[in-house]
Amino acid sequence: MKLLEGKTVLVTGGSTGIGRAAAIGAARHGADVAINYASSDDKAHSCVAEIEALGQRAIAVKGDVADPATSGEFVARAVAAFGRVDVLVSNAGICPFHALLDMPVETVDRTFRVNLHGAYYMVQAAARQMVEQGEGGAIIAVSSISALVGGEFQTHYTPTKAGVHSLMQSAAIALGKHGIRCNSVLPGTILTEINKDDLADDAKRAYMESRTPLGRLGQPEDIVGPIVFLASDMAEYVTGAALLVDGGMFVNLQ
Ligand SMILES: NC(=O)C1=CN([C@@H]2O[C@H](COP(=O)(O)OP(=O)(O)OC[C@H]3O[C@@H](n4cnc5c(N)ncnc54)[C@H](O)[C@@H]3O)[C@@H](O)[C@H]2O)C=CC1
Ligand SMILES: C[C@H](O)[C@@H]1OC(=O)[C@H](O)[C@@H]1O
Repeated sequence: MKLLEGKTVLVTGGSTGIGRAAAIGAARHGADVAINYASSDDKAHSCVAEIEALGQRAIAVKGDVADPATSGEFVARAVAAFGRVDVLVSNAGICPFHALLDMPVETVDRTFRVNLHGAYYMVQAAARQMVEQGEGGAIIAVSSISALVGGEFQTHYTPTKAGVHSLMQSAAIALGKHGIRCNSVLPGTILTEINKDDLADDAKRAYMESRTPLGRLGQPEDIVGPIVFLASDMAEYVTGAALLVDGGMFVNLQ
């Protein structure tokens, strides 16, 4: 069953990892897809090609989500290509692991700007378009298990993920009257570019695996079903919710 037939789905940070899997997953469910991407033209174009091979339409729009101008341009390009916006997956993010005591100001600033400010601008731009269309919509933010628990080398990152989750809660209230649902997914540890270096440490990787009751770390595709569900009419009474997708890592105290 295709859950997103006829819908236009926008994904930020859509050329790699979870965003790419979500973009392709949405296309498999019948959506036309616009991806925002930061840098690699090749990866963005290959994502577009993969979606087109599925018989759906796709565009890639380059832009830094931390720049407030990027969000308006992304939405405008999607509307020009597909006529409307039904779903936003706010996914772009960075996690430059670093210790607290000597954390550079620039690293804190950039992480906040990309992960939290970027999500805010994108949510606002997509919501404006959805309100103008007058037919509701769905916004899914990729938050994290890190919204709920800390990380020694993530003191600048975990607050952004808690912030993104909080943004979805407040946006759910602000946008409910327009029929726009806002939810977050909270992935556990998923094997992507963002943690390739961190998990190259065999001991760290084995530890993270040992904390996961389902016995393995996640793949980007593990996040697709939850995102598609929240984007779809199957979740029509779900808003302001947070869905942990972590193989059970969060509840595994002992
Ligand atoms: N991999 C993991 O274990 C987890 C990841 N997440 C979140 O998932 C999201 C996606 O990350 P992954 O797929 O894991 O890693 P990734 O590194 O493959 O994806 C992040 C994407 O965001 C893009 N991006 C970074 N800065 C950007 C900017 N300024 N403007 C536009 N795009 C930008 C990157 O180019 C990349 O495509 C992030 O928000 C991350 O915090 C959440 C929980 C766990
Ligand atoms: C980058 C981390 O490995 C990843 O990101 C998160 O949000 C979680 O903390 C994961 O472990």
